Amino acid sequence: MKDLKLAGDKSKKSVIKVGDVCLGGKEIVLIGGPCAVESSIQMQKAAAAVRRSGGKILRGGVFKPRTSPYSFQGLGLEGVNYLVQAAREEGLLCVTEVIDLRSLEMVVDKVDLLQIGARNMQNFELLKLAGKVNKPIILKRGLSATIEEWLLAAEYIMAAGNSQVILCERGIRTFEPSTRNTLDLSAVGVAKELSHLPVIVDPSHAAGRRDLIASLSKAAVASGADGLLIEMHPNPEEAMSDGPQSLTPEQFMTLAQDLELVAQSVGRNFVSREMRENLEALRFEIDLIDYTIVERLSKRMQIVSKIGEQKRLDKVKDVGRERDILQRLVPLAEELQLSPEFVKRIYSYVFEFSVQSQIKSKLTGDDQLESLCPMGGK
Ligand SMILES: C=C(O[C@@H]1C=C(C(=O)O)C=C[C@H]1O)C(=O)O
Repeated sequence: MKDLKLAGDKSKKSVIKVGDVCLGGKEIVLIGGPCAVESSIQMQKAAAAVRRSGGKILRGGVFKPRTSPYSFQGLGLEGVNYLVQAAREEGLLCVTEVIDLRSLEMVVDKVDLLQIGARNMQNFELLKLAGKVNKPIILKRGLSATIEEWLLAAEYIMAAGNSQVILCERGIRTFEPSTRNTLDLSAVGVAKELSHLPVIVDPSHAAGRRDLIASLSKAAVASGADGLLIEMHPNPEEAMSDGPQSLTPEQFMTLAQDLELVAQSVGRNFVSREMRENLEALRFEIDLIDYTIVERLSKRMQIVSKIGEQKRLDKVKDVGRERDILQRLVPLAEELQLSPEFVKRIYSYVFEFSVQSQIKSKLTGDDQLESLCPMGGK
């Protein structure tokens, strides 16, 4: 795409640093909070749940571009103050949506990131204004925007001077009525292929229903998203907007714990803080490591068996090769502060088992194996 001069620069990968949070790095960044800021106490409760879940950024809308003119339009400046205060008290960053010059000017020096919503993705004057500020911009994909149009919207912001753009997939309009929008997870990979910008996912606006948020969030992380923007309300039943798609704080925290596991399984980091401290969390980590150990051992045994096919029965055991392997692994163990004795013992068993299995596959029937191999090999 020739017009993606800045957003499509393949020579880089943008990691956007805000405070001590990096978007686009190894860590999955969790952003949570209500659709609309309603009160100080509501924001305090939301911020506490975000922090306890390992989230880094508190969200909350104060200028709401609502579908109906009669819906709640947001608290404006009063709401920004609730948002900022709650975030600061919990050590979080905060983000809010801007809709025009006036709203941008009102919040730009107060919040840490700005959001441009789906309905304004092609509000080119607003994009140019966002290009003039020194704050990261979360740019949501428009309801019916192609990925190219979305990236060109990012290009507008960048061409105007602000390179700190974070793309946010939030579902697109399709013929399917069972969800509010259709979450386009392939957009994560495509946007990452075409640009160097971080890509996050908002499953809440995509689904429009609370029951799908957890699975979509996990899928988003698995598909390569750099972060999640999730709606959470201390009391969704009484939310002034988007209640049906908002998680409760408890649901949000449970999801965060699951995300830790998904993130690790795709080579990313996410630390749900409460989890880190308890026994269950540590056991989760061990479970993951064990899974990898067994998976790699299985792969190793497949190779051992291929090697076995190339050998004569009386030449299966190769003491020299076993010694070479240990000569590499013992210093590695020392370097990693792992007992060399532990490694030697494990490998003596690995070698023994490998040799046995090679012999076993060369023979027909276990009786012959028993006579050649004292350990049995069953
Ligand atoms: C796989 C082989 O066969 C045996 C098993 C080994 C292993 O498990 O690494 C090493 C040497 C042999 O005793 C081999 O020769 O490489």
